[in-house]
Amino acid sequence: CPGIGAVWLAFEVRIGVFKSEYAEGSFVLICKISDTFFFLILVCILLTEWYLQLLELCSGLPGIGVIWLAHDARVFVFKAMYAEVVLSGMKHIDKSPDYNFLHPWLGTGLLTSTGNKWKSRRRMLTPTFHFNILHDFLHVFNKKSHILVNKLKGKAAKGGQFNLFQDVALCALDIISETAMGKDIDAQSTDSEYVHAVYRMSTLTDSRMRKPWLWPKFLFNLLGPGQEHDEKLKILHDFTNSVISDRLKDFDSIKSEMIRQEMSGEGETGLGEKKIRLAFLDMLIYMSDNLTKLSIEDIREEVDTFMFEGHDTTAAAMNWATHLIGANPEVQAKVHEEIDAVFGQDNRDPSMEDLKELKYLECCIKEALRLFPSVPMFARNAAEDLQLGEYTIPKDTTVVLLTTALHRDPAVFPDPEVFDPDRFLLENSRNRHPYSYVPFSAGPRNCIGQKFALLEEKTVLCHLFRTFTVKSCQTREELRPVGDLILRPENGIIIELYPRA
Ligand code: HEM
Repeated sequence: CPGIGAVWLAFEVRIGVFKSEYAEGSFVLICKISDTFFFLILVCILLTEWYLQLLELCSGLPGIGVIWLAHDARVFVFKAMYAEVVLSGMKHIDKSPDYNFLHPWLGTGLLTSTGNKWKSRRRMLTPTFHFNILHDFLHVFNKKSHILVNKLKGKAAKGGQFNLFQDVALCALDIISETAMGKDIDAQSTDSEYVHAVYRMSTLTDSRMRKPWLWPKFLFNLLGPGQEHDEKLKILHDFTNSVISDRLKDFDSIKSEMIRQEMSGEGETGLGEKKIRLAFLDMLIYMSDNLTKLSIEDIREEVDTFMFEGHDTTAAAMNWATHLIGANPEVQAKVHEEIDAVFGQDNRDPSMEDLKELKYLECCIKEALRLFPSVPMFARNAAEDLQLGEYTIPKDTTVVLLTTALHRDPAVFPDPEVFDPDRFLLENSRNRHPYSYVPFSAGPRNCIGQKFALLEEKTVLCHLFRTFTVKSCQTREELRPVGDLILRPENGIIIELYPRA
């Protein structure tokens, strides 16, 4: 070995160092091998606080580093110019093998598919996020926000601190269920097997990803929660299958014509009293052309993908934003002022036009996604050797975009830990490198749901801050972000609420 080597003892790695220049620092060793590749060897990757430690380590590195997980390298990238090389263009669009752990649940839907399948699905699904269709979902965002606010009024009346996280998460789950499947699961008011299965499945998948000894299915079954995983999977798939078959029965030429009109921009939009409410599922059925272009299985993997990708992400984002606004009274005062200027004494539901006016709230949402991006990292497979500045990344290496670190580059975001929504005012963001801020990823494989997500967040937060003054009861240190599939606060978001006059 060239003065350094690694031995695995069960799941723990021992790094042996026998060259004096490598023996700097007790935790991390940084060395250059063959002058082409920069190695960061993280000794304690499997510690529970690995995410926070990773961030700390990154702060001393030049925007790139490597971690070994068993015999697999993960190259971490967190500099705008490197992110651009990876994300722009069609070369490196395939996901890394880590995403295979999502296949049992999501199949190879839009998030997890590769190559030509991904290209044709993306082309097919892009029109389903047409402005007109999002416009029609606003009534769901408003309806579900009312339920949330009413629940919170009860908590505010009792007084004292409480954890907001789950209340907002259930609201987001209600929203995605009704918009994706056309099914009101009423998660905010009732307990359901499906809702439990959604949460449990995310946890089981995430913990398997980070435990190499559970990667083989037989070991997952033998040593891990493989059996519970399969039980939850059955609940999830049975539920979506039954929703799809009900919806297929209801699909008729009227819906078909409505969809055609909405996608072509001819359809009527707005909160009008429409008799028929469409869901993404209807659009998938329409696209399937009598199940010739998409099978029931194909439709299910896309519905499951929307359910997975479309609720935890927005739930986390709304929670982080609420904490940050509630922890900065001067910011909250501006949010209140803006909402009051738009609505005055009128207690109408926000319309698309109203939401467009809430520009400062939008800056707050964007700034919260900078500090706490819901998807803290995402990974691609290098389709060919990749040149990142002076570093050559070999073909088939997993390249991980570490957004949390990317968004803290002090050269782009001075005083990066400070919550400053003004960073996203047009005049302050106009000349920023386009790949320095990528909470929704970027390039051709970016988040297809980002407009939906921002609209949902704005609507729910508008209802929340219109009704309450929020006092955040945690310091930044107490939040302790945990980087699972989604970035969550370890102990939730603890707040006090005070009704506004
Ligand atoms: C704040 C909320 C959200 C954030 C921060 C977010 C972020 C992201 C990111 C970073 C990716 C790339 C993931 C990767 O490459 O592994 C992604 C992909 C995706 N997102 Fe979102 N997302 C959000 C909300 C949503 C919503 C509401 C939906 C659906 C209604 C959605 C659907 C998807 C899909 C289908 C993909 C895969 C796109 C593709 O590979 O072509 N997301 N999202």
